[in-house]
Amino acid sequence: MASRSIRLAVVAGDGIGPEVVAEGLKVLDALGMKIEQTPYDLGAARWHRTGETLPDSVLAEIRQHDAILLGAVGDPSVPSGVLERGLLLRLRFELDHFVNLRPVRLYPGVETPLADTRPEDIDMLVVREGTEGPYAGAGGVLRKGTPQEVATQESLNTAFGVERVVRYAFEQAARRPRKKLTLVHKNNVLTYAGDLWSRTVDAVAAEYPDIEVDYSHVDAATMFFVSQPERFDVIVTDNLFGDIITDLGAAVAGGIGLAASGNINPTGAAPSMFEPVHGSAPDIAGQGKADPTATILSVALLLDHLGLADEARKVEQAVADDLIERQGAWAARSTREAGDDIAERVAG
Ligand SMILES: NC(=O)C1=CN([C@@H]2O[C@H](COP(=O)(O)OP(=O)(O)OC[C@H]3O[C@@H](n4cnc5c(N)ncnc54)[C@H](O)[C@@H]3O)[C@@H](O)[C@H]2O)C=CC1
Ligand SMILES: CC(C)CC(=O)C(=O)O
Ligand SMILES: [Mg+2]
Repeated sequence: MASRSIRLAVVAGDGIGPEVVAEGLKVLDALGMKIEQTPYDLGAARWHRTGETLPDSVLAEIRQHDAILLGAVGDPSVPSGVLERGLLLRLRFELDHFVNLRPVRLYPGVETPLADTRPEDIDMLVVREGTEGPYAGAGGVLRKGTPQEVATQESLNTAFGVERVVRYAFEQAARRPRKKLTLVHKNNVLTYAGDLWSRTVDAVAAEYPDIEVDYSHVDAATMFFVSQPERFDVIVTDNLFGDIITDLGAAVAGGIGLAASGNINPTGAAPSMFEPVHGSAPDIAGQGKADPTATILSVALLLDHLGLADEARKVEQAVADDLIERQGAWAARSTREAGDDIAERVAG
Protein backbone atom coordinates (compact mmCIF):
# COMPACT_ATOMS: atom_id res chain seq x y z
CA MET A 1 0.00 0.00 0.00
CA ALA A 2 2.75 2.47 0.96
CA SER A 3 4.51 2.16 -2.41
CA ARG A 4 1.58 3.53 -4.38
CA SER A 5 -0.38 6.64 -3.89
CA ILE A 6 -3.35 6.43 -1.52
CA ARG A 7 -6.64 7.57 -3.04
CA LEU A 8 -8.46 9.53 -0.37
CA ALA A 9 -12.00 10.86 -0.75
CA VAL A 10 -12.48 13.95 1.41
CA VAL A 11 -15.94 14.96 2.59
CA ALA A 12 -15.30 18.02 4.75
CA GLY A 13 -19.01 18.66 5.23
CA ASP A 14 -20.57 21.36 7.36
CA GLY A 15 -19.84 23.68 10.27
CA ILE A 16 -16.44 22.94 11.78
CA GLY A 17 -16.02 19.95 9.41
CA PRO A 18 -13.88 21.84 6.86
CA GLU A 19 -11.82 23.47 9.64
CA VAL A 20 -10.84 20.21 11.35
CA VAL A 21 -10.42 18.26 8.10
CA ALA A 22 -7.91 20.88 6.88
CA GLU A 23 -5.78 20.07 9.93
CA GLY A 24 -6.14 16.33 9.44
CA LEU A 25 -4.91 16.72 5.85
CA LYS A 26 -2.07 18.96 7.02
CA VAL A 27 -0.87 16.17 9.30
CA LEU A 28 -1.15 13.61 6.47
CA ASP A 29 0.93 15.93 4.27
CA ALA A 30 3.53 16.18 7.02
CA LEU A 31 4.10 12.42 6.70
CA GLY A 32 5.37 13.06 3.17
CA MET A 33 3.29 10.29 1.68
CA LYS A 34 1.80 10.13 -1.78
CA ILE A 35 -1.87 10.85 -1.34
CA GLU A 36 -4.31 11.65 -4.14
CA GLN A 37 -7.07 13.64 -2.51
CA THR A 38 -10.48 14.07 -4.10
CA PRO A 39 -12.57 16.71 -2.34
CA TYR A 40 -16.34 16.20 -2.51
CA ASP A 41 -18.72 19.10 -2.26
CA LEU A 42 -21.41 17.47 -0.13
CA GLY A 43 -23.39 18.92 2.73
CA ALA A 44 -25.63 21.89 3.44
CA ALA A 45 -24.32 24.19 0.68
CA ARG A 46 -24.91 21.58 -2.04
CA TRP A 47 -28.34 20.74 -0.67
CA HIS A 48 -29.36 24.40 -0.78
CA ARG A 49 -27.99 24.74 -4.32
CA THR A 50 -29.29 21.51 -5.85
CA GLY A 51 -31.48 19.67 -3.36
CA GLU A 52 -29.02 16.76 -3.47
CA THR A 53 -27.52 15.00 -0.46
CA LEU A 54 -25.51 12.17 -2.05
CA PRO A 55 -26.14 11.56 -5.76
CA ASP A 56 -25.61 7.97 -6.96
CA SER A 57 -22.87 9.12 -9.36
CA VAL A 58 -20.91 10.69 -6.50
CA LEU A 59 -21.32 7.59 -4.35
CA ALA A 60 -20.00 5.49 -7.24
CA GLU A 61 -16.92 7.74 -7.49
CA ILE A 62 -16.32 7.65 -3.74
CA ARG A 63 -16.33 3.85 -3.90
CA GLN A 64 -13.23 3.98 -6.08
CA HIS A 65 -11.09 5.35 -3.23
CA ASP A 66 -8.98 3.56 -0.62
CA ALA A 67 -10.54 5.47 2.27
CA ILE A 68 -12.71 8.45 3.14
CA LEU A 69 -11.97 11.28 5.56
CA LEU A 70 -15.13 13.01 6.75
CA GLY A 71 -15.49 16.13 8.90
CA ALA A 72 -19.12 16.35 10.00
CA VAL A 73 -22.50 16.93 8.47
CA GLY A 74 -25.57 18.83 9.62
CA ASP A 75 -26.51 22.47 9.64
CA PRO A 76 -29.26 24.47 11.35
CA SER A 77 -30.40 25.79 7.94
CA VAL A 78 -31.31 22.26 6.79
CA PRO A 79 -34.17 20.26 8.35
CA SER A 80 -32.79 17.88 10.97
CA GLY A 81 -32.09 14.46 9.53
CA VAL A 82 -31.87 15.43 5.85
CA LEU A 83 -28.07 15.45 5.76
CA GLU A 84 -27.55 13.10 8.70
CA ARG A 85 -29.64 10.39 7.00
CA GLY A 86 -29.26 11.36 3.33
CA LEU A 87 -25.50 11.82 3.40
CA LEU A 88 -23.79 10.43 6.49
CA LEU A 89 -25.94 7.37 7.16
CA ARG A 90 -26.26 6.72 3.43
CA LEU A 91 -22.47 6.53 3.16
CA ARG A 92 -22.28 4.21 6.18
CA PHE A 93 -25.07 1.97 4.93
CA GLU A 94 -24.18 1.86 1.23
CA LEU A 95 -20.52 1.16 1.98
CA ASP A 96 -21.57 -1.40 4.59
CA HIS A 97 -19.64 0.15 7.47
CA PHE A 98 -20.94 -2.40 9.90
CA VAL A 99 -18.25 -1.65 12.48
CA ASN A 100 -18.13 1.80 14.02
CA LEU A 101 -14.88 1.69 15.94
CA ARG A 102 -14.52 4.22 18.73
CA PRO A 103 -11.52 4.12 21.05
CA VAL A 104 -12.10 5.83 24.40
CA ARG A 105 -8.73 6.56 25.88
CA LEU A 106 -7.47 9.02 28.47
CA TYR A 107 -4.13 10.32 27.22
CA PRO A 108 -1.51 11.37 29.78
CA GLY A 109 -1.69 15.10 30.45
CA VAL A 110 -5.39 15.30 29.64
CA GLU A 111 -7.77 16.41 32.35
CA THR A 112 -10.74 14.19 33.10
CA PRO A 113 -13.73 15.35 35.14
CA LEU A 114 -13.51 12.05 37.08
CA ALA A 115 -11.76 12.18 40.45
CA ASP A 116 -8.69 10.01 41.08
CA THR A 117 -8.63 8.62 37.55
CA ARG A 118 -5.40 7.72 35.79
CA PRO A 119 -4.85 7.16 32.06
CA GLU A 120 -4.72 3.38 32.62
CA ASP A 121 -8.24 3.53 34.09
CA ILE A 122 -9.80 4.70 30.82
CA ASP A 123 -8.71 2.58 27.89
CA MET A 124 -11.68 1.10 26.07
CA LEU A 125 -12.58 0.21 22.55
CA VAL A 126 -16.25 0.64 21.73
CA VAL A 127 -17.35 -1.52 18.81
CA ARG A 128 -20.64 0.03 17.79
CA GLU A 129 -22.78 -1.68 15.17
CA GLY A 130 -23.02 0.71 12.21
CA THR A 131 -25.72 -0.37 9.78
CA GLU A 132 -28.72 -1.56 11.80
CA GLY A 133 -30.56 -0.80 15.04
CA PRO A 134 -32.93 2.13 15.36
CA TYR A 135 -30.86 4.01 12.74
CA ALA A 136 -31.98 1.66 9.96
CA GLY A 137 -34.92 3.93 9.23
CA ALA A 138 -37.72 1.42 9.80
CA GLY A 139 -40.97 2.89 11.06
CA GLY A 140 -43.31 5.59 10.01
CA VAL A 141 -45.89 8.13 10.98
CA LEU A 142 -49.66 8.09 10.91
CA ARG A 143 -51.98 11.10 11.07
CA LYS A 144 -49.02 13.49 11.04
CA GLY A 145 -49.66 16.89 12.52
CA THR A 146 -52.90 15.85 14.20
CA PRO A 147 -53.47 15.25 17.89
CA GLN A 148 -53.79 11.56 16.98
CA GLU A 149 -50.31 11.36 15.44
CA VAL A 150 -48.47 8.07 15.96
CA ALA A 151 -44.78 7.78 15.18
CA THR A 152 -42.81 4.54 15.27
CA GLN A 153 -39.06 4.06 14.86
CA GLU A 154 -38.13 0.43 14.91
CA SER A 155 -34.83 -1.17 15.77
CA LEU A 156 -33.64 -3.58 13.09
CA ASN A 157 -31.40 -6.41 14.31
CA THR A 158 -30.50 -9.30 12.05
CA ALA A 159 -28.71 -12.48 13.09
CA PHE A 160 -26.23 -11.84 10.26
CA GLY A 161 -25.64 -8.21 11.25
CA VAL A 162 -25.27 -8.88 14.96
CA GLU A 163 -23.00 -11.88 14.51
CA ARG A 164 -20.55 -10.14 12.21
CA VAL A 165 -20.04 -7.19 14.53
CA VAL A 166 -19.84 -9.41 17.62
CA ARG A 167 -17.17 -11.54 15.91
CA TYR A 168 -15.21 -8.40 15.06
CA ALA A 169 -15.40 -7.29 18.70
CA PHE A 170 -14.14 -10.66 19.97
CA GLU A 171 -11.21 -10.44 17.54
CA GLN A 172 -10.36 -7.02 18.91
CA ALA A 173 -10.62 -8.24 22.50
CA ALA A 174 -8.34 -11.19 21.69
CA ARG A 175 -5.62 -8.75 20.56
CA ARG A 176 -5.74 -6.59 23.68
CA PRO A 177 -3.93 -7.43 26.91
CA ARG A 178 -6.99 -7.50 29.17
CA LYS A 179 -9.01 -9.78 26.91
CA LYS A 180 -12.37 -8.65 28.19
CA LEU A 181 -15.56 -8.01 26.27
CA THR A 182 -18.73 -6.40 27.60
CA LEU A 183 -22.03 -6.49 25.80
CA VAL A 184 -23.94 -3.27 26.47
CA HIS A 185 -27.65 -3.44 25.70
CA LYS A 186 -31.00 -3.25 27.43
CA ASN A 187 -32.07 -6.89 27.24
CA ASN A 188 -34.33 -6.58 30.27
CA VAL A 189 -36.71 -4.37 28.28
CA LEU A 190 -35.78 -4.67 24.60
CA THR A 191 -36.33 -8.38 24.90
CA TYR A 192 -36.42 -9.34 21.20
CA ALA A 193 -33.32 -7.47 20.08
CA GLY A 194 -31.53 -7.89 23.42
CA ASP A 195 -32.08 -11.64 23.36
CA LEU A 196 -30.57 -11.90 19.87
CA TRP A 197 -27.53 -9.88 20.97
CA SER A 198 -27.10 -11.91 24.19
CA ARG A 199 -27.44 -15.29 22.48
CA THR A 200 -25.02 -14.22 19.77
CA VAL A 201 -22.40 -13.09 22.28
CA ASP A 202 -22.80 -16.36 24.24
CA ALA A 203 -22.44 -18.45 21.07
CA VAL A 204 -19.35 -16.64 19.81
CA ALA A 205 -17.83 -16.58 23.33
CA ALA A 206 -17.61 -20.37 23.21
CA GLU A 207 -14.97 -19.96 20.48
CA TYR A 208 -12.92 -17.56 22.62
CA PRO A 209 -12.38 -19.32 25.97
CA ASP A 210 -9.57 -16.87 26.94
CA ILE A 211 -11.84 -13.85 26.80
CA GLU A 212 -13.73 -12.77 29.88
CA VAL A 213 -17.25 -11.84 28.84
CA ASP A 214 -19.73 -9.81 30.80
CA TYR A 215 -22.89 -7.80 30.30
CA SER A 216 -24.10 -4.37 31.37
CA HIS A 217 -27.45 -2.76 30.78
CA VAL A 218 -26.87 0.53 28.98
CA ASP A 219 -28.25 2.67 31.79
CA ALA A 220 -25.87 1.07 34.30
CA ALA A 221 -23.05 1.33 31.76
CA THR A 222 -23.41 5.12 31.66
CA MET A 223 -23.05 5.15 35.44
CA PHE A 224 -19.99 2.89 35.33
CA PHE A 225 -18.37 5.07 32.64
CA VAL A 226 -18.27 7.77 35.31
CA SER A 227 -17.86 5.77 38.52
CA GLN A 228 -15.69 2.83 37.40
CA PRO A 229 -14.46 3.29 33.83
CA GLU A 230 -11.76 0.69 34.49
CA ARG A 231 -14.47 -1.99 34.29
CA PHE A 232 -14.43 -1.76 30.51
CA ASP A 233 -12.03 -3.04 27.88
CA VAL A 234 -13.85 -3.86 24.60
CA ILE A 235 -17.54 -2.98 24.48
CA VAL A 236 -19.85 -4.29 21.79
CA THR A 237 -23.20 -2.60 21.40
CA ASP A 238 -25.91 -1.53 19.01
CA ASN A 239 -25.95 1.57 16.83
CA LEU A 240 -27.91 3.90 19.10
CA PHE A 241 -26.42 2.83 22.44
CA GLY A 242 -22.95 3.08 20.88
CA ASP A 243 -23.65 6.59 19.64
CA ILE A 244 -24.73 7.74 23.09
CA ILE A 245 -22.08 6.06 25.22
CA THR A 246 -19.25 7.27 23.01
CA ASP A 247 -20.17 10.93 23.54
CA LEU A 248 -20.09 10.13 27.25
CA GLY A 249 -16.80 8.30 26.73
CA ALA A 250 -15.43 11.40 25.01
CA ALA A 251 -16.49 13.56 27.95
CA VAL A 252 -14.78 11.37 30.56
CA ALA A 253 -11.64 11.06 28.42
CA GLY A 254 -11.01 14.78 28.08
CA GLY A 255 -13.66 16.09 25.72
CA ILE A 256 -15.41 15.62 22.41
CA GLY A 257 -12.57 17.40 20.61
CA LEU A 258 -10.35 14.36 21.21
CA ALA A 259 -12.65 11.47 20.23
CA ALA A 260 -11.82 9.64 17.00
CA SER A 261 -13.72 7.03 15.03
CA GLY A 262 -13.63 4.72 12.06
CA ASN A 263 -16.59 3.41 10.09
CA ILE A 264 -15.10 0.16 8.95
CA ASN A 265 -16.03 -2.31 6.28
CA PRO A 266 -13.72 -5.13 7.40
CA THR A 267 -14.28 -7.09 4.18
CA GLY A 268 -12.49 -4.42 2.16
CA ALA A 269 -15.31 -4.51 -0.42
CA ALA A 270 -15.78 -0.75 -0.02
CA PRO A 271 -13.66 2.05 1.42
CA SER A 272 -13.85 2.63 5.15
CA MET A 273 -14.55 6.13 6.45
CA PHE A 274 -12.84 7.98 9.28
CA GLU A 275 -14.31 10.91 11.15
CA PRO A 276 -14.28 12.60 14.54
CA VAL A 277 -17.06 11.45 16.89
CA HIS A 278 -18.35 15.02 17.17
CA GLY A 279 -20.76 16.80 14.88
CA SER A 280 -20.61 20.04 12.92
CA ALA A 281 -20.73 22.21 16.09
CA PRO A 282 -22.57 25.18 14.53
CA ASP A 283 -22.15 27.07 17.80
CA ILE A 284 -18.40 27.46 17.21
CA ALA A 285 -18.16 27.13 13.42
CA GLY A 286 -15.99 29.66 11.59
CA GLN A 287 -14.30 30.89 14.75
CA GLY A 288 -11.14 28.80 14.76
CA LYS A 289 -12.17 27.35 18.12
CA ALA A 290 -12.64 23.70 17.14
CA ASP A 291 -10.14 21.19 18.47
CA PRO A 292 -8.80 19.29 15.43
CA THR A 293 -7.29 16.52 17.56
CA ALA A 294 -10.22 14.11 17.08
CA THR A 295 -9.85 14.40 13.31
CA ILE A 296 -6.08 13.95 13.50
CA LEU A 297 -6.53 10.83 15.64
CA SER A 298 -9.09 9.62 13.08
CA VAL A 299 -6.36 10.02 10.45
CA ALA A 300 -4.20 7.71 12.60
CA LEU A 301 -7.03 5.14 12.57
CA LEU A 302 -7.25 5.55 8.78
CA LEU A 303 -3.52 4.91 8.36
CA ASP A 304 -3.73 1.85 10.59
CA HIS A 305 -6.64 0.53 8.56
CA LEU A 306 -4.61 0.90 5.36
CA GLY A 307 -1.81 -1.16 6.91
CA LEU A 308 0.43 1.86 7.53
CA ALA A 309 1.09 1.08 11.17
CA ASP A 310 4.34 3.06 11.49
CA GLU A 311 2.75 6.19 10.07
CA ALA A 312 -0.27 5.70 12.32
CA ARG A 313 1.96 5.43 15.42
CA LYS A 314 3.84 8.55 14.36
CA VAL A 315 0.63 10.58 14.19
CA GLU A 316 -0.68 9.16 17.45
CA GLN A 317 2.62 9.86 19.21
CA ALA A 318 2.63 13.43 17.89
CA VAL A 319 -0.86 13.91 19.37
CA ALA A 320 0.16 12.25 22.66
CA ASP A 321 3.20 14.56 22.95
CA ASP A 322 1.10 17.57 22.05
CA LEU A 323 -1.46 16.67 24.70
CA ILE A 324 1.22 16.40 27.39
CA GLU A 325 2.59 19.78 26.43
CA ARG A 326 -0.87 21.31 26.16
CA GLN A 327 -1.73 20.67 29.86
CA GLY A 328 -5.07 22.41 29.68
CA ALA A 329 -3.81 25.27 27.49
CA TRP A 330 -6.09 24.39 24.55
CA ALA A 331 -7.92 27.73 24.57
CA ALA A 332 -4.66 29.54 23.86
CA ARG A 333 -4.46 28.06 20.34
CA SER A 334 -6.62 28.27 17.27
CA THR A 335 -7.68 25.20 15.27
CA ARG A 336 -4.98 26.00 12.73
CA GLU A 337 -2.25 26.56 15.32
CA ALA A 338 -3.03 23.22 16.96
CA GLY A 339 -2.84 21.51 13.56
CA ASP A 340 0.47 23.27 12.84
CA ASP A 341 1.93 22.11 16.17
CA ILE A 342 0.96 18.48 15.59
CA ALA A 343 2.04 18.52 11.93
CA GLU A 344 5.43 19.93 12.96
CA ARG A 345 5.94 17.06 15.39
CA VAL A 346 4.97 14.56 12.69
CA ALA A 347 7.40 16.10 10.22
CA GLY A 348 9.97 15.72 13.01
N1 LIG B 1 -20.81 12.49 12.30
C1 LIG B 1 -21.50 13.59 12.07
O1 LIG B 1 -21.43 14.16 11.00
C2 LIG B 1 -22.34 14.11 13.16
C3 LIG B 1 -23.17 15.15 12.89
N2 LIG B 1 -23.91 15.72 13.90
C4 LIG B 1 -24.69 16.89 13.53
O2 LIG B 1 -23.95 18.04 13.94
C5 LIG B 1 -24.86 19.11 14.30
C6 LIG B 1 -24.58 19.60 15.71
O3 LIG B 1 -24.86 18.55 16.63
P1 LIG B 1 -24.60 18.64 18.19
O4 LIG B 1 -25.56 17.75 18.84
O5 LIG B 1 -24.53 20.08 18.61
O6 LIG B 1 -23.18 17.94 18.41
P2 LIG B 1 -21.71 18.49 18.20
O7 LIG B 1 -20.80 17.36 18.47
O8 LIG B 1 -21.58 19.14 16.88
O9 LIG B 1 -21.50 19.61 19.33
C7 LIG B 1 -21.76 19.37 20.71
C8 LIG B 1 -20.91 20.36 21.54
O10 LIG B 1 -19.53 19.99 21.42
C9 LIG B 1 -18.75 21.05 20.93
N3 LIG B 1 -17.74 20.54 20.01
C10 LIG B 1 -17.95 19.60 19.04
N4 LIG B 1 -16.81 19.36 18.39
C11 LIG B 1 -15.85 20.12 18.94
C12 LIG B 1 -14.46 20.32 18.69
N5 LIG B 1 -13.81 19.65 17.72
N6 LIG B 1 -13.78 21.19 19.45
C13 LIG B 1 -14.41 21.86 20.44
N7 LIG B 1 -15.73 21.72 20.73
C14 LIG B 1 -16.44 20.87 19.98
C15 LIG B 1 -19.74 21.97 20.21
O11 LIG B 1 -19.24 23.31 20.16
C16 LIG B 1 -21.00 21.80 21.04
O12 LIG B 1 -20.99 22.67 22.14
C17 LIG B 1 -26.26 18.50 14.13
O13 LIG B 1 -26.71 18.86 12.86
C18 LIG B 1 -26.03 17.01 14.21
O14 LIG B 1 -27.02 16.26 13.57
C19 LIG B 1 -23.81 15.28 15.19
C20 LIG B 1 -23.00 14.24 15.51
C21 LIG B 1 -22.23 13.54 14.51
C1 LIG C 1 -25.47 12.37 13.19
C2 LIG C 1 -25.75 10.92 13.46
C3 LIG C 1 -26.31 10.28 12.24
C4 LIG C 1 -24.61 10.13 13.91
C5 LIG C 1 -23.90 10.43 15.17
O1 LIG C 1 -24.24 11.20 16.05
C6 LIG C 1 -22.69 9.66 15.33
O2 LIG C 1 -22.40 8.78 14.53
O3 LIG C 1 -21.98 9.89 16.33
MG1 LIG D 1 -23.00 10.85 17.86
